[in-house]
Amino acid sequence: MMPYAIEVSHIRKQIDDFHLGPIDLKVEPGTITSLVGNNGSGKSTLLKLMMNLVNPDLGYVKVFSQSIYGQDESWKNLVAYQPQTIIGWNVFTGNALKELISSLYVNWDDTLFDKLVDLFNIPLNKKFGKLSQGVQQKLNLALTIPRNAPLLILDEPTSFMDIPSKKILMDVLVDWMDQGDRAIIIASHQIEDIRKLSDYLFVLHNGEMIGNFEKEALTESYKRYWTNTLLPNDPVPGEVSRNHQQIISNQPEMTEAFFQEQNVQWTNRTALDLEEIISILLDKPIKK
Ligand SMILES: Nc1ncnc2c1ncn2[C@@H]1O[C@H](COP(=O)(O)OP(=O)(O)OP(=O)(O)O)[C@@H](O)[C@H]1O
Repeated sequence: MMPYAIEVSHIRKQIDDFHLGPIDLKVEPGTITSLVGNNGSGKSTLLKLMMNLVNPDLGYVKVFSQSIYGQDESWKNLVAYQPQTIIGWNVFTGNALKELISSLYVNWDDTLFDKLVDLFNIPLNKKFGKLSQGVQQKLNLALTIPRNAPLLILDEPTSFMDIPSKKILMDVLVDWMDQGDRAIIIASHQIEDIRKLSDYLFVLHNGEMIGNFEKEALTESYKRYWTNTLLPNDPVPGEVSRNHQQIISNQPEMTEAFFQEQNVQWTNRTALDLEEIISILLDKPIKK
């Protein structure tokens, strides 16, 4: 069996009054996982724990089966991590940053770097600190993706980027995935990124792991029903929420069996949009 790209096991971390975990996550090569959660839910902290930039109180992380805490730091060649903010780059031009970073990574792909600079139209002669936030993100991506590590970890990479650039990045990432047994973990609030890219949604709510959901299965499991019979007062099996004669269920088979048994007539059944499902998960966390 191929090793997991990353394995997060029983990780816990307390930072002041914020508690993260326990977190368990296994990411297989060939998959894209979106890290989704409310503001302050611990996404960035979890990514830093994955990069050994924050020490866990409990639990461990392995990258391609290798512990990230030992003397041997060769796992660092297997991960390309893009933090949300970078300190210390402002005074350097894109050209200088490229010289610096490309020399640090054995698998650096110059052709891919040039392609990204071209696609995103990045001026390399300006100082990083003088670039707009969106262009900073583009340069940051151009300095991260060409490291060609089999695990790519991106912390909100597109929050300031314009719509066409986000689309370009999606194509670039899909292309990049096709070139080997690679995995991506991407923290994002961008519903389009999440919808189009992810195979899995890892959902965090206030430091608590809600679950790691397969996107297709998650989308299929939520249904909204319109009934023309009054609903019983007690919760219906699978019920997530209700509003007059409308009910949302995350176990449609159970709900429909119950409706049949109780002679509740439903007139319409629709799927929920992923955005709506995420809102439900983050509004009323249900333990899986
Ligand atoms: N270095 C730190 N010192 C103190 N508190 C911290 C530190 N790093 C993170 N926290 C706290 O940990 C919690 C989680 O923050 P984190 O940045 O991981 O959340 P997030 O899910 O990435 O949020 P957002 O969606 O807003 O980017 C917050 O309550 C934050 O205040």
